[in-house]
Amino acid sequence: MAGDRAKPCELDQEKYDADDNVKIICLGDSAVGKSKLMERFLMDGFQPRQLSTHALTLYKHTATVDGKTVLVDFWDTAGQERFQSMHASYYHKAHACIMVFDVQRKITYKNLSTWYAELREFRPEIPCIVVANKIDADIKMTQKSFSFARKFSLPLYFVSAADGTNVVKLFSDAIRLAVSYKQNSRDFMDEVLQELESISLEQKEEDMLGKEPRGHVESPSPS
Ligand SMILES: Nc1nc2c(ncn2[C@@H]2O[C@H](COP(=O)(O)OP(=O)(O)OP(=O)(O)O)[C@@H](O)[C@H]2O)c(=O)[nH]1
Ligand SMILES: [Mg+2]
Repeated sequence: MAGDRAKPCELDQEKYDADDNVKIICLGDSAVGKSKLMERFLMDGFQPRQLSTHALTLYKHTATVDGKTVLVDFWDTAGQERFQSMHASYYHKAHACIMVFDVQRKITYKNLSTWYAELREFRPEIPCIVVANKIDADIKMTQKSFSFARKFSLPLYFVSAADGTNVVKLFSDAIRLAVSYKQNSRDFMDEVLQELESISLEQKEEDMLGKEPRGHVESPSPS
């Protein structure tokens, strides 16, 4: 159910290898509105209370992309963890990233480069969307050119979790990007991991096959 705290069994990331499962992570400083954006998209609501995310929260969503059902896990954690550096498993197997800043706080825009560097360390090629949130508080900000997105050729969305502007578009596009990344993955690490998995599978098969005939040969023939 949406908003459920992550239970250990749900953190089994093997499921993201299945075709119909995608993982989308959310990055950005504390209080930029990551959790509020999720709330707006998944529940079409907004509670203006100040509640920082402490641990990991998984939001589950079912989407339809090109007629196919896709199970989406949105991963949300506290932005203040930046100072301790995010745990590697947060990035593990992620298929897309939503990276948020607050148009009212310049520092959150400046910090995007730190977030982006960390993201690329773990996931060099997943699609990443830059999100300018809270435009309801200062609509003039939509006229500003934010060079960070241009510099890295990333899409930039102006949104508001408070009034819902562009929120559905943002999440629908993120899901599409995640699915298409997964289908056409050119991520070097993914390729290496897949190759290693198939080698170890082949090895297991060979071992199994190798054992069977030996058993037959060694069994005493009835005389
Ligand atoms: N005006 C306005 N306020 C917003 C908007 N989105 C979020 N806020 C406010 O910003 C504050 C922080 O929002 P959160 O969603 O908790 O921020 P967060 O990024 O999840 O923060 P951490 O969990 O600490 O990392 C809350 O008080 C929200 O009410 C928005 O679009 N417009
Ligand atoms: Mg939060």
